[in-house]
Amino acid sequence: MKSFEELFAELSEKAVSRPEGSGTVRELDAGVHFIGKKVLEEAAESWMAAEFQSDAETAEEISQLLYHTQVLMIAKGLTLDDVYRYL
Ligand SMILES: N=c1c2ncn([C@@H]3O[C@H](COP(=O)(O)OP(=O)(O)OP(=O)(O)O)[C@@H](O)[C@H]3O)c2ncn1[C@@H]1O[C@H](COP(=O)(O)O)[C@@H](O)[C@H]1O
Repeated sequence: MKSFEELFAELSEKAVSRPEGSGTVRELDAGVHFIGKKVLEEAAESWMAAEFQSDAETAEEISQLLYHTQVLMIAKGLTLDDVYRYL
């Protein structure tokens, strides 16, 4: 299990070291338009899971939404603080 901050640190490191087989690196290379569609897809799946599926399935979809949101942040060069300042 990892926290939001720990995942962001892991993904940021992978964006720099670019390890073989990383889905994050693949997604970053695909670009903001591709990542944006993943965010939208996972947001819709989170919504549908919340309405029609179990709590566990909803939590899993939300975790994927958070993951793709972090990839979008990294693609744009945004830090956690850039976002936290608006919370
Ligand atoms: N938390 C995630 C995570 N959540 C979702 N995904 C990816 O997001 C995609 C969508 O997942 P789904 O199961 O919903 O796929 P789907 O909607 O059924 O079908 P597709 O969207 O794949 O076509 C998958 O390709 C997953 O690989 C994630 N990929 C990685 N992580 C974390 O990111 C870390 C780094 O990953 P790598 O860069 O791959 O090493 C890992 O340690 C994980 O902790």
